Amino acid sequence: MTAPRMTQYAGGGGCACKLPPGELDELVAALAGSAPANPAAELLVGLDGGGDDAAVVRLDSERALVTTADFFTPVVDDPYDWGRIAAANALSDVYAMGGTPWAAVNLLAWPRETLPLEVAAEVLRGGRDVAHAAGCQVSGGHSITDAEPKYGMSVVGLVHPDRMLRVDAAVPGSALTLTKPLGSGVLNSRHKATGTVFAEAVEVMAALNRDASRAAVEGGIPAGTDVTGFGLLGHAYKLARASGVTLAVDAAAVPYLADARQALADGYVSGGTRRNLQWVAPHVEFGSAPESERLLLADAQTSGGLLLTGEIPGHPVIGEVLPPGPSPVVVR
Ligand SMILES: Nc1ncnc2c1ncn2[C@@H]1O[C@H](COP(=O)(O)OP(=O)(O)OP(=O)(O)O)[C@@H](O)[C@H]1O
Ligand SMILES: [Mg+2]
Repeated sequence: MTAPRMTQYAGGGGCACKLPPGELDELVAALAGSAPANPAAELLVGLDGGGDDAAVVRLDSERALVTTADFFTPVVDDPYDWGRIAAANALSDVYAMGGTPWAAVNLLAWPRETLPLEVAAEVLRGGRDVAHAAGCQVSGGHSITDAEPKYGMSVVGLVHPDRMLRVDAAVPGSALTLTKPLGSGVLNSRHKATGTVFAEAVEVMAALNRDASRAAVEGGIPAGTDVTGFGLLGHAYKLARASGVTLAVDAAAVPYLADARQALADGYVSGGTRRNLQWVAPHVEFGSAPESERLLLADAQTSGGLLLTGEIPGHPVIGEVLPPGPSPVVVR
């Protein structure tokens, strides 16, 4: 029996199936600015300013609780790899706040009439293995039947309230670092259309952002985020907007997965990536960057790296933080 191709069971895939950024902004803005009359905990990071990677509430002067949830449809055909990638992506928002994940619960939606539960077990096994590699307990979950398979996790972690990686704390004069190469969007599109497996992309997507996060916190970097469905430019714009700065991106310094440029040239661009570019373009000064470069910089990433406002060893500097200018993002 041939194994089912997971990507054929869903429309969109991975972080590219997020709501478009402009629509999410509007939806979330309607919730921002309100608080319970008698809060049980002080909110340190919530929805103000367009939101951050995760919510943070204070426990005491040295500890704060980080909470986040992420799930999506299959990005790769192999169920175990999909599970690994979905878990790395869910854990990533804790790392993107500078935190340590403590416990996770699985979020599973499954078309039980068309896909055997043995396949779901492989997905959960992949998620568990990655969470355990992160030192994070997988202590429960919730499972429903659904027309399309979806998997992810809700994660709780811990962070020092004065040593977070926030989106609203970037300081002009800092370097801009990116910790994973771009291109998972175009490669996942090609994989879904053709079945070709891009092993490097799978390993990059399944890799934890833990070490980069630790290095950033130890280095005193105040601001950062993870690069996911809105692409490098989309997340750079959100960070620039929240911090009131301009981010300059040196296009030639941005790292890419080996087959990414070819996949783009061959036309494997997701609808999410085109929407990203359309949304972010009014906020970006592109200079002479051609359309292909703009699309790659807006490529919807799945489980991408950290975009940090500072340098850490072993990862490329791709630009710098500038004082606020006419455009929040400048491609040079
Ligand atoms: N349904 C929702 N209700 C309330 N807040 C939401 C909802 N969906 C998203 N948000 C908030 O909107 C902001 C942006 O969400 P988004 O999913 O882009 O960030 P993220 O969690 O960092 O994403 P990613 O997992 O791709 O890194 C976050 O603060 C998030 O908590
Ligand atoms: Mg994030």
